[in-house]
Amino acid sequence: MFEIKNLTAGYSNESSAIHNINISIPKNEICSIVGSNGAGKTTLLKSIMGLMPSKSGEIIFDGQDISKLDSEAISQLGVAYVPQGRMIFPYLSVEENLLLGCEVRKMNLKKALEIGYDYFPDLKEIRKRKGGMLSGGQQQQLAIARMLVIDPKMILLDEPAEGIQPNVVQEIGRILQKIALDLNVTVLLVEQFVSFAINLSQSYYFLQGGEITKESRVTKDNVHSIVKSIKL
Ligand SMILES: Nc1ncnc2c1ncn2[C@@H]1O[C@H](COP(=O)(O)OP(=O)(O)OP(=O)(O)O)[C@@H](O)[C@H]1O
Repeated sequence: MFEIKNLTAGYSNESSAIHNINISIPKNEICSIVGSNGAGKTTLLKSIMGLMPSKSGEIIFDGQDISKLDSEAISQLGVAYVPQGRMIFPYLSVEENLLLGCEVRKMNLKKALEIGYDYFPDLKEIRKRKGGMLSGGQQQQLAIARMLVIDPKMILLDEPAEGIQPNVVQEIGRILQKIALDLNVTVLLVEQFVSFAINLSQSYYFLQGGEITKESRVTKDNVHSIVKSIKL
C-alpha cells in the first residue's frame, strides 16, 4: 500500500498549493488524480518525489515515511517519475536514452533493453532515431520504457496523454495496465484527460484548488458515471 497522509506543500510560507491530501493506493494498482490547470497535480508528484519539501504530512512507501528523503534516495527505493514534457534527450538516440537509466542503477544493459523493447516493440524499430525526432506518443513510450528498465516498484506519470493522438493514448494505457499486472508496479498518474485516466484506473481522486474533493474506487459499473460527473 502507498499512502499519503495529511500532506500539505507549497511554494511560499504564506500559501500552499496542495492542502491536507490523503491518498491510498493498494500495491500494483493504477490510481489517477484528475484536475484542471493549476489544481496542484504536478506539485503533488514533485512532493512525492522529494523535488519540493512538504510542509506537513507523511508519504508512506513500502512501510517507510519518505517525505523527508531527497529525490535521489526516493528513486533508489524504486520510485520512478516521468515529468510533464517527458525529458527525452533530443540529441541521443532512442537506445541511448533507454540506456541512460541503466547507468544510474547499474543494470545489465542487454536485459534492460529487452524489457524496454518487450513492452514497447515500436521503439525497437526506431532505436537509432534521435529523441528529438520522435512524435509525442513515441516520446511518452520512450519515457515510460526508460523508467521500466530500472526495475521500478512505483511509477509516477505527469499527464502522459498530453499532446498525443487518441489511438496512441489508448495503446499507452493498455501497456500501463500490462506493466502494473506483469511487473508488480504501482502506477500513479495525474491527468486532465478524464475518460482516459478513469478508464485505466482502479481508483481515482479529483483535485480542485489543491484539495481532494471526490474520490472512489472505479469499477465496470460506475466508470461511466464517474467520467460524466467530473467537469474540469
Ligand atoms: N514554481 C512555482 N512557484 C510558485 N507557484 C507555483 C510554482 N509552480 C506552480 N505554482 C502554483 O501552484 C499551484 C499548483 O500548480 P501545479 O503546477 O501543481 O498545478 P497542475 O495541476 O499540475 O497544473 P497543470 O495541469 O497546468 O500542469 C498553481 O496555483 C501554480 O500557479
